[in-house]
Amino acid sequence: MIVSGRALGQLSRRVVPTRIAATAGTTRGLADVQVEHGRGEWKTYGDIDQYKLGMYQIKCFNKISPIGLAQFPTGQYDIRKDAEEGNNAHAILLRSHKLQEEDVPHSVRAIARCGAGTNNIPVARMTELGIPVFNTPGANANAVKELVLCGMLLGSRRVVDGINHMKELGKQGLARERVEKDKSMFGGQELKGKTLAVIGLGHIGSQTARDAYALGMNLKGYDPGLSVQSALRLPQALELTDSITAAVSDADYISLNIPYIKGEGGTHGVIGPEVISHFKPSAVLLNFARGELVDSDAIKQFLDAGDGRYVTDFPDDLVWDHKNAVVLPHLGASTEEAEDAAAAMAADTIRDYLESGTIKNSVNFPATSLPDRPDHSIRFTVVNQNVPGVLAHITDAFAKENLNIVQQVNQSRGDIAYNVLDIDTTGHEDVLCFKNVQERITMTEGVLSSRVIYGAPGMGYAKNLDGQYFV
Ligand SMILES: NC(=O)C1=CN([C@@H]2O[C@H](COP(=O)(O)OP(=O)(O)OC[C@H]3O[C@@H](n4cnc5c(N)ncnc54)[C@H](O)[C@@H]3O)[C@@H](O)[C@H]2O)C=CC1
Ligand SMILES: O=C(O)C(=O)COP(=O)(O)O
Repeated sequence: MIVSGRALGQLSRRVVPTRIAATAGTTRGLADVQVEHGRGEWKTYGDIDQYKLGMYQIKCFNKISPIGLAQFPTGQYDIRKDAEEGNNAHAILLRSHKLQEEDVPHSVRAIARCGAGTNNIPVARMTELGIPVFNTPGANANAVKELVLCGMLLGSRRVVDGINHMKELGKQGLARERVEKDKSMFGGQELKGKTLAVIGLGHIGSQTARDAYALGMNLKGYDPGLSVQSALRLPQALELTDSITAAVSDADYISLNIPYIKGEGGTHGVIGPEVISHFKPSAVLLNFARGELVDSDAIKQFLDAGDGRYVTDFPDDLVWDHKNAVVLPHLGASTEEAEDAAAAMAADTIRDYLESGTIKNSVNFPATSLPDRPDHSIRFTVVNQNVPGVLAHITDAFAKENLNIVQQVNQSRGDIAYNVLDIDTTGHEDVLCFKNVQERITMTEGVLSSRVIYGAPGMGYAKNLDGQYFV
């Protein structure tokens, strides 16, 4: 059923309680129990143009791989590919779109980045709003690594200049005549035996180091947060340093593979005048991470001064046409394989969160792997500020309704706490009404949102927005 915004608005003013009948088979152990849940004033969620009751709505920014989108079962998920639509979205999927707070309707429970970097998402604000942000670690790493290897060759062999020269000669009909004479303008060097410094040894950096070793390169690396998983991928011969400058000082190639983090203690301009002053004059800097990591003035001065090179996957207003720069249009993750893998992983992550409350690969919420919901129970989740006393209020609210908690998980990360409670339905033969208890819990100070993960997809979400109740 499709309900237009106007129709829904009319419904909502009457605050119609929705009775969700459990269907045997899909709702294990609850075949004869009904869950009553108030839908409430949807008009407060902003411009409602279209909403398919009983379906999760996913709003996409950027073109998302159809293979990934196929992870969402049709009939349960309504995919809005046009960014102008999806005003009632339950989740957002995106790639590099620079997400604004206005792009995120109040109905959104989760955001997934089909990719690694989340600097295009206002993550801190989403945390304040109680919205988990997910990414897809490693899903596109092979694609980026392959382009970094290509970048090293572009930096060592003047391939781009050579191609452009051949085009010019071809236009003039001089290619055959001049090629052997002119090729001396485009001489280069080999990678074998040279030193590569990798800054950031995560999914991309560690794979780059491993493959560069196979090409016969010497390796240095810097990563104060090196994970065990990535460390296991590194060649034993890689020399770990304790600073960026120590890593770059005698390197022929420098690959930057770290996240861009704004603000104090972040990574804005980490490759600035001081670090660049330690570069060899002939060093090749490979930036397949983010443009903002490299100080444009400083890299331009470096390129002007010698025969060093800069190969980057990001626009740069100062060096885009520099003879010693190769600038690509953010192609690192643009392979079929990476696009499919990242979108599929993001879709799985969103489904896990929406359908069971599981949190995996979030950049702002605590990882929460959940046991199955026991038979004869309903799952209730609460997102709250990580302050003392909230959990006691939640359990107290259930006790007051004579509802028994059969299983409970409580996790926290920074300012956020996440509670999952499975509530016993035994003995509630007919209708179990969560409406009051959900309102009481959601309006507890410090609580941001709550969900009843049971019944029709998309239903059962309530939000405490500055002391106002939205369901
Ligand atoms: N060009 C493209 O299309 C793509 C670019 N990227 C960029 O590459 C970055 C890295 O991606 P992954 O390797 O998948 O991420 P990752 O999270 O697996 O690895 C990042 C590593 O950098 C380390 N790190 C963080 N700050 C550091 C610092 N200041 N100095 C040294 N090491 C530091 C971390 O400890 C971590 O091990 C992403 O954040 C994104 O910005 C990622 C995918 C595609
Ligand atoms: O995964 C990342 O961080 C990327 O930069 C890839 O961006 P894209 O998905 O190609 O817009």
